[in-house]
This record gives sequence, structure tokens and C-alpha cells, in this order.
Amino acid sequence: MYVSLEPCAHWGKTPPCANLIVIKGMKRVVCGCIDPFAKVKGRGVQTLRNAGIEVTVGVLEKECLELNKAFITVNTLKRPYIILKWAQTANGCMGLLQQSRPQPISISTPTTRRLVHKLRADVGTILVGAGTWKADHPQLNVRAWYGPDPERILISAHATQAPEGFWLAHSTMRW
Ligand SMILES: Nc1c(N[C@@H]2O[C@H](COP(=O)(O)O)[C@@H](O)[C@H]2O)[nH]c(=O)[nH]c1=O
Repeated sequence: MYVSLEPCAHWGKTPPCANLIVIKGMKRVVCGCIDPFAKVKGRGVQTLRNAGIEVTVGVLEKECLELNKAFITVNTLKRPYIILKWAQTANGCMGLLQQSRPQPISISTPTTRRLVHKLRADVGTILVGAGTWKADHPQLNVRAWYGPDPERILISAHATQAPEGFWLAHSTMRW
């Protein structure tokens, strides 16, 4: 059996995966990386070895840590995995506005736009600042790809009401 992340050894929403692997009679398990989450951290591998299963750890470790980065961030740092995303021209401009045509200009190509919407479908939440909301009234849903729309949050120091379909988060930070 090949797994990117160490099978868990604790009861969470589901029973321990390592126990099931033992019950199913696997002979050999190749595990990409150890789960750094304190409740697992080598215990999954130990459960398998105690049951006589041959376990190899650390195959393509860097790639497996990368693959599991969102899960690992949530469980070790106790915060969401955050992606900063913006569209920018080759000469470093963003949010271009033409005086004669005061509306957002597309920097993304049809292909990169699809990638943007794929990213939206892959994340749980998308957060936008009050300035962007004021300028663009973005929809921030998934239209050019397939999958669920993310939850949408407007972060603002002054707004008292969220736009329809958005959550409101208050920002107290200034820079
Ligand atoms: N112009 C531009 C972007 N503009 C940003 O995209 C958001 C609009 O989302 P929606 O209303 O769902 O289409 C909004 O926040 C706007 O500032 N984004 C990009 O990936 N590429 C682009 O070229």
C-alpha cells in the first residue's frame, strides 16, 4: 500500500486508519511523510510495525509534505492554510483602470482565468478587502471550472453589514 501521509493512529471524526490497515492484512506500506500532527507523529507507523507490517517512510517526502500542506498547516499551526492570489501585468501593475472606461480590465487569459476558478473550487473560503469590494463588487464564485463555490468573506474596518452572500469580518489593523 502506498500513502502520501502517515496513516492516523487516533480517533477523530473517523477511527484510526492504521488499525484498519492492520485488519485488512496489508503486508507492506510505503509512506511518503510522517504526520507532524502531535496526536499521530510516528504512532501510525508504530501501530503498523507492531503488527508486523513492513513500513518504508520518506519516499518523495518533500513532494508529499507539499501535497499535504493544507492539512498539515491546520493541524500543526492551528490556523487555515492561506493562499495570497492576485493578477498582475508583466510590468508589475494590477487593478488597471482606464479613465475613459472605468471598469476592471482583464489581466488573466482565458486559461489562467480557468485556473483561478479551479483554485476557488479547491479552497473553503475566499476573503476580499473592502477596497476591492467597493471597486469591483466581485462575485468570487466558481464559473469557469467545476466544483463548489467557496464561502466569501468581506474584511472591512467600517462596514456594518455584509453584502448578500458574504460574511463580514472586522479588520482593526492599519498600515
Ligand atoms: N482583473 C482581474 C481580476 N480581478 C479581480 O477578480 C475579482 C472578480 O471576480 P469575479 O467577479 O468572480 O469575476 C475581483 O476581485 C477583481 O479585483 N482577477 C484576475 O484573476 N484576473 C484579472 O485579470
